[in-house]
Amino acid sequence: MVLSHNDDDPFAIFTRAPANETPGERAARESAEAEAKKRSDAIDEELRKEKSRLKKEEKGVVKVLLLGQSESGKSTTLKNFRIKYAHAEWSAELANWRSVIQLNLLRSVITILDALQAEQDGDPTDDVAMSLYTPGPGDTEFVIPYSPAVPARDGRFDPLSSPGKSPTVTPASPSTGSLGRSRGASISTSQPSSSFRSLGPQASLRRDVIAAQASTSTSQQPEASSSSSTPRGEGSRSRTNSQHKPPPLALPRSRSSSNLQSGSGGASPASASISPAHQLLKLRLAPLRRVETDLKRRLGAGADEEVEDAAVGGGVLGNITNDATFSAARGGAAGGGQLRRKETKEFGVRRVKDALEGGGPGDVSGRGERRRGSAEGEDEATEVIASCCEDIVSLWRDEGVRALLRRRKIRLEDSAGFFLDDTHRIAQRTYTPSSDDVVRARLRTLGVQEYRIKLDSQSGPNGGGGNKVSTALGNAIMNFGNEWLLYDVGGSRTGRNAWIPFFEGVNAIIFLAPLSTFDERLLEDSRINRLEDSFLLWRTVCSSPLLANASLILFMNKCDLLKRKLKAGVRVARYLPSYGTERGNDAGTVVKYLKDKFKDIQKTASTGGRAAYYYATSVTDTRTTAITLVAVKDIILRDHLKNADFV
Ligand SMILES: Nc1nc2c(ncn2[C@@H]2O[C@H](COP(=O)(O)OP(=O)(O)OP(=O)(O)O)[C@@H](O)[C@H]2O)c(=O)[nH]1
Ligand SMILES: [Mg+2]
Repeated sequence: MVLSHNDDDPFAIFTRAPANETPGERAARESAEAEAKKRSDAIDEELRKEKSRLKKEEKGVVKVLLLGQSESGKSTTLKNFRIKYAHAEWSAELANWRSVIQLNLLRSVITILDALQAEQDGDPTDDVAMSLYTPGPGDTEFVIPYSPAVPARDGRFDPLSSPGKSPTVTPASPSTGSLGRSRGASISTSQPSSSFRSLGPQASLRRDVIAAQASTSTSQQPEASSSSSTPRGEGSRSRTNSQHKPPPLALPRSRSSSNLQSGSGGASPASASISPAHQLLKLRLAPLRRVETDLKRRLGAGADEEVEDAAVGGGVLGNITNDATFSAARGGAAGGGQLRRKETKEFGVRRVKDALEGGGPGDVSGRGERRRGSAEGEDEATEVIASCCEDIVSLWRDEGVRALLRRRKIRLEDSAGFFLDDTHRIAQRTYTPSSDDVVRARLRTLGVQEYRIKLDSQSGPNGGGGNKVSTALGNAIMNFGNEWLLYDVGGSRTGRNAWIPFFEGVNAIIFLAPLSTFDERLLEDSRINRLEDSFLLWRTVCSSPLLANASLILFMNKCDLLKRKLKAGVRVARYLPSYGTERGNDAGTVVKYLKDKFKDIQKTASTGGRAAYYYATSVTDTRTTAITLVAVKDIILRDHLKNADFV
């Protein structure tokens, strides 16, 4: 076939026949053109076939989206999936989590150091504690009654029943009025100094720890400010050759306790509230701030993301929702003087795999390069942490410190990534994380991360499941379900817009709603109660037309923490007026009550009368979660096959 030559086509000049073309030349040209066309058609056909093959392949892949607010347990659920269905790959990766767990440990230590610093500075309140705070019985400052438009008298808890109303927030008492300020006392050692940059992180780390240890061993009465503001001058540098290991610090417990407890809850004079022993500890542990910076760099420089009040960032699900609560809240933010902003930072990564490749033993470059011949897997950060081990233990065990934390309402034990009780094990130079450590580790997700899991042969749909449904389905569906695509999203309000492109074509949603959060506020928007946020998000997910064909599975998560909280005496009715005082304050009753509320929302918001599946979970318990996941896998496969008219 001859290509047509159109004079309007600016490219026609390249294909136009020459003016003085002979018949022979013309025949040759036309033959060449026909050949080119044949080749082009063949390529098109090849591409079409490839596309169709990929489409067919993708058809056999089960796509699951893990949704829920930040710290709801999405990444932890994904870890459980991998433990259960891709165990070989999971085990091979464990060692690479070491830096993350070290970072988790340091985060707790630095929270304590910050609290000590705040005490020393006479800060009456503690912003630092906000993310870690769980109010105890009798605390009133963080109470968020749900919208008063929800009448307690009708016995229904429904934060969605009053469109246009923002959740009502009890203004903080004057004593907690510092939420609008940025994080409390900052200590200059957390910022890289110019000498730090020029010497490189490892040299600087070593110098810091040795200088701090040398100074504590020669001085019993360090200046209160020396840990935070001493410039790194020649004096400290001259001590860097000293390689001695510091003697364990003996804390005068009773004295330090009484000193710390003498603070009366308000501003306290620095000298009265911090004992010299604590000053000493603070100084000796100051190098850990540099280690923290180094570990973050290793896991992915620049991955820190500021979490800000989401009033300017988006509603419960970014821009796709016209959520009235959000609109009203935004209006309130503009006009109301009592709404408070809080900035906080939590380390997170966009690609866990990349981060982990730099996080195992032997990586000294911070770029994922492995150090050869490092049999014990030592590196500088590990070295510093190991040399600070006894001091960390002393700090955590000190009764005065515990009293200080209580007074500042910091509950490290209930916070994500708590490893202080395991310091002796984790601070070892040869530490290798266990599966349980990795499940408990906290690494915030940014954006959407995709995991392709090829089921281990014994756990595919045709084998291993060990229950009747699995076997029956396995026979029926052949290869379907051997490969899973799991999408793990960042749950912070500011990042929820990124979820939407992943809604289409997804087979199932596993929605994580942490029930223990009934008395907590969102970190990124301190006006919003966390449980209320989960309800709003659940409603949005149930009503999304893009998800109309997806199986809905709800994990009512963190039941272990809920139990612990209720046992400690925190009363649900105080935070959920509609719960009423006549109901029992035990986990069974609370879970049933909340489950009914989630069901109500699903029934009214869902399109097409589809069912949803509800599980009470504690996903850090991998054994029971494994059983739940077998059931979940069967549900997803069965629902998918029903939709696809295979059965
Ligand atoms: N005690 C307890 N801790 C849990 C449970 N589920 C998750 N965690 C812990 O809570 C922390 C946060 O869990 P993640 O899985 O990282 O939360 P996420 O939903 O992925 O959070 P983002 O990545 O910020 O969206 C981790 O340290 C988990 O170990 C639970 O059921 N019980
Ligand atoms: Mg996550």
